[in-house]
Amino acid sequence: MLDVRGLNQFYGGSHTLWDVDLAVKAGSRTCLMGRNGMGKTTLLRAVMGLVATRSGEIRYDGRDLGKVPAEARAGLRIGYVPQGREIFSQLSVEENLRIGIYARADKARFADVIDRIYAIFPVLKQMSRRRGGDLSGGQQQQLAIGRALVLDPQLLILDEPCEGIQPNIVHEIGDLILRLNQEHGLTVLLVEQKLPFARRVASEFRIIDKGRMVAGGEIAALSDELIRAHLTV
Ligand SMILES: Nc1ncnc2c1ncn2[C@@H]1O[C@H](COP(=O)(O)OP(=O)(O)OP(=O)(O)O)[C@@H](O)[C@H]1O
Repeated sequence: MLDVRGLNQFYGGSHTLWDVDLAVKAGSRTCLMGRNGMGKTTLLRAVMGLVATRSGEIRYDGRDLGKVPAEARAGLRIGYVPQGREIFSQLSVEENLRIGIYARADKARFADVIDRIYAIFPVLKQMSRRRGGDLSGGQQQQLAIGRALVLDPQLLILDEPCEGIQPNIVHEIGDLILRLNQEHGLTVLLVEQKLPFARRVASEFRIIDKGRMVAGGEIAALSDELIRAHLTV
């Protein structure tokens, strides 16, 4: 579904991603892992077209994303939940959900989408008129995921969805990701540092170390040796 090949990325003179390959299979839940500052967020942002890359290719459903004009990206059906969630704290929950639809020429197609999102996240319906900034961390994460679902994605990309969230809510976020994958058919690519969460939620793992992809496979193959070599601080 997503196929990254030979990606090189620089921030100014600093070479951040080195010949990175990443294949995400349709239907999988792929967890990108690695210590802080290794390039995980940069790789996700490169897939989303939010940082420039020097060389390499990013293909999605056979299309070269480097050739998709910015205005056509919203139609690609890739949902993105950035690190830190980036919800609009002064807007209501419902306005946060609707904001991705307002500017679209084909908004009639999305008439019932907010109701579908409320069916997945009943708490957002209860709080639809509250300001985004008044929600708890876990509710804000649900809102950020809900907002990413508005454009009916086939691939959902999440950057550290459990960061800053209470442990009992982390479990709920895990359940939600599993449900979106198994019941709604979404392919999931996530960055996650917490091992128990990754083991419970992911079907596949990839490890990035100093900007290079160094390991990957089915989640059951994530060994103590790999964890010691590339993940423990
Ligand atoms: N906008 C930027 N300009 C310059 N350097 C950056 C920028 N964003 C990230 N970097 C640097 O690029 C490297 C990779 O950062 P990135 O955020 O992709 O890592 P990460 O693996 O996601 O880390 P974390 O787990 O801390 O979020 C780091 O050294 C970081 O300091």
